[in-house]
Amino acid sequence: MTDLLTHEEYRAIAASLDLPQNAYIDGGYRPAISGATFETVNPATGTVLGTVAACGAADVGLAVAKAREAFEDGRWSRLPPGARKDVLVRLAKLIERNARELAVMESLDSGKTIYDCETVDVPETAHVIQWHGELIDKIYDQVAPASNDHIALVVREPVGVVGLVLPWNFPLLMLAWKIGPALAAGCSVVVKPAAETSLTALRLAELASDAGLPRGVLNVVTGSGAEVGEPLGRHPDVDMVSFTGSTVTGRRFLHYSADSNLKEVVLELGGKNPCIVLDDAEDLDAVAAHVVNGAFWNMGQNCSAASRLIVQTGVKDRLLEKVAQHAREWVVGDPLNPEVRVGALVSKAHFAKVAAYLELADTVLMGGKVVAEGFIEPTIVEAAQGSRLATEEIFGPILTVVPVTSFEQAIAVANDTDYGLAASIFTANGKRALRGARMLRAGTVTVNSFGEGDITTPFGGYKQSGFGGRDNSIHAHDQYTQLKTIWLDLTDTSDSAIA
Ligand SMILES: NC(=O)C1=CN([C@@H]2O[C@H](COP(=O)(O)OP(=O)(O)OC[C@H]3O[C@@H](n4cnc5c(N)ncnc54)[C@H](O)[C@@H]3O)[C@@H](O)[C@H]2O)C=CC1
Ligand code: BAL
Repeated sequence: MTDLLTHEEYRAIAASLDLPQNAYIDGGYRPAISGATFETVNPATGTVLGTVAACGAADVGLAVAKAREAFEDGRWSRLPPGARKDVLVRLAKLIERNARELAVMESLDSGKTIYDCETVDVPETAHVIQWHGELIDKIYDQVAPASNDHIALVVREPVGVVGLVLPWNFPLLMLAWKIGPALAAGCSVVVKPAAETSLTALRLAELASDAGLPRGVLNVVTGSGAEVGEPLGRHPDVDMVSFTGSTVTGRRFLHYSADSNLKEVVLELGGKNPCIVLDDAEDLDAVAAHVVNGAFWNMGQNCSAASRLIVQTGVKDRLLEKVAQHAREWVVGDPLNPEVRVGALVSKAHFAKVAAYLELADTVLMGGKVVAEGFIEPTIVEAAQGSRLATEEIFGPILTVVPVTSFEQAIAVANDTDYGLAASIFTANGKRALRGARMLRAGTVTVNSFGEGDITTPFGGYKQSGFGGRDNSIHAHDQYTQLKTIWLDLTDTSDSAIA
């Protein structure tokens, strides 16, 4: 594990960082064509960290044109897979070498804890890019079972120019989830980071050039959803968009596609993920640790957060006592303090949205208070199924408890949502665990643990949590490639063959 520094040492690094300011297009930093900028704020202190290029449709157009040029001349798309692998593996090494700088930058820009940035976000970013790089020279095309007179090849080709629209909750890691397979496949990409958290994507693009990625292959266009996200979604020369964020905005990309060039769209959206604990669950202390991690990790700003605890009444009181015990250990405070587990919510606006949910709670079992502007303590509330607290994605450190009396009721309550991203079930009964896992309508179900799987397992949602594909695993490559059939007719029509 990474050796963490002291709070003071992290503050010193933060003060000395050189923060990127400009978009990254065609292998170099450049200001917005209009010259406009916006301020990026440290949500933990409210202070302005710096300014960033406020790009618009013209910048999107330029980035797409450069990405297209790179794609068509084959400087990346037609390199042998092994050559693409070498560059991606070098990029992963450069991320590791610059891990501390990236971790501090990520923490400052997003309010995420330095602990998480150092131990999860940055190392996982490197790992994901390396994994996809190493995968790409090990995937074979297929030969279809055609007749002896024909050879039918089924080959995968990169989809082309890809738009990647990112959220602010895991700025680097979601970038890696998307550029890892997209670049490995040979696509050229235009990344649109969330306006709240642009800095690390820019720095990573620079590292990619240092690793040998040809210019134009990875472009980062900074700015708002309306000024950058929409033009990218509507661009007629973008072949595909992969988006992670809210269901409301994800839905817009389907309209953009329908109104423009029918580009493919993959959406990884929100969740109101159930965590079921049955009366026979063993080792309640371990269960409680999973519940707390699932609900409060990254301040609950996680699409797969276990935000609904559906607990059988026989175990409810004992479990909640242990959950509260564990939650109290999660120190709230300055994200740059390595002891802190609960940092700042990403922005003033998001903080206000989450704080408003506290007002809806009639039964607060733990916490329930704003600690300071931007900071909310881990909170546990009880609410009836169907209430706003039990159905809406809060995206903050608020765990909603819904008591149930049976396994069947637990599954019914868990599935009573428009979302279907992740779910977990805790029980010592193996048959029930498997039956529950089959019955839960979610893209990932964990048994006796909370998690998202890992890089080897597909991640994405059922119902309104996802559309069109999966991130992670070899299946992520399906998003960024398309199948081509090459049919070779070898019928011998020479005179001797006919005779
Ligand atoms: N599934 C997930 O991982 C995430 C879910 N959310 C949910 O969404 C809620 C709202 O957060 P937002 O930051 O507003 O999410 P959002 O879905 O609006 O933002 C995600 C990305 O889409 C872009 N975008 C926004 N409006 C756009 C538009 N009209 N056209 C094209 N692109 C656009 C944003 O700039 C950002 O890059 C959160 O409270 C949370 O519930 C937010 C972030 C991540
Ligand atoms: N937890 C990774 C995906 C997301 O929250 O957006």
